[in-house]
Amino acid sequence: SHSWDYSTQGGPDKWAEHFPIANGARQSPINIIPSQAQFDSSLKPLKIQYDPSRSKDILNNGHTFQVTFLDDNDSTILTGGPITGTYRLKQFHCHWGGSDNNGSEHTVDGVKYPCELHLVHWNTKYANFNEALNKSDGLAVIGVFLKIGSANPRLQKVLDVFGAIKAKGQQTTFPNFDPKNLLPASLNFWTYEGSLTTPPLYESVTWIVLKDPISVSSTQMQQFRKLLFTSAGETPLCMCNNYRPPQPIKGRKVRANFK
Ligand SMILES: NS(=O)(=O)c1c(F)cccc1F
Ligand SMILES: [Zn+2]
Repeated sequence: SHSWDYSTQGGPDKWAEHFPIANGARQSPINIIPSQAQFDSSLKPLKIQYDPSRSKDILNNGHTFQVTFLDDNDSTILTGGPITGTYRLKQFHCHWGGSDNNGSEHTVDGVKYPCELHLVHWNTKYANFNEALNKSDGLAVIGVFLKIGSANPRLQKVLDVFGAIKAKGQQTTFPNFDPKNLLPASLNFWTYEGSLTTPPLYESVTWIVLKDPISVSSTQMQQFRKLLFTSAGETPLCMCNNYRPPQPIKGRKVRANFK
């Protein structure tokens, strides 16, 4: 599979060369304009049932860090909201900037947050995550914005192991972590049909972007930026600005489950 990155040479503006769907009709992320979102009373509340014992390990994959979950049963699932059926949590990861002024993938009225958390779930009508990856109803991703404020002690549990996954390809066990603790109090959300925000950019994601952010301190954001895009022994490149900018809405409707 072709190597891609977030640099000028191989970054988002170049992805269409090897992944032509980059210019597709339902690409992500997007700029969310709350005044143009349509309140939909038929949207059900999000039902998030996570079993912390299913968290497995944390990996630096050269693009972000990723916490991966055991997904061989229905103990860690997402139902309700805009989706039908049951989706299992596979992994969560983040995208962030080189400073506190940028970093999120989705924006709200053009506002960029310093970081965005993605909780990636796959539709159990398919055999597994890889089968679901390129199906139009294959994935459901919950997006959570991080806003600069007080330090986030739940997030700190993740940051504390970054020393063990500094370089690309490094991973370590990460047991008993409950990602429910990374969600804001309100589960008010916007939803729209989109795509993976990294190659292969499959148009297989029902996006569920929470309106309320969680907090992160500036010091904690500095810890994200100590991760490396590069493998051990290579010239170190700080892992930051690993976000795709908003893509054309192309007539899509964004719905809200709140007024
Ligand atoms: N960023 S994202 O949440 O769209 C995403 C996925 F859903 C799945 C795999 C990689 C990835 F980056
Ligand atoms: Zn993501």
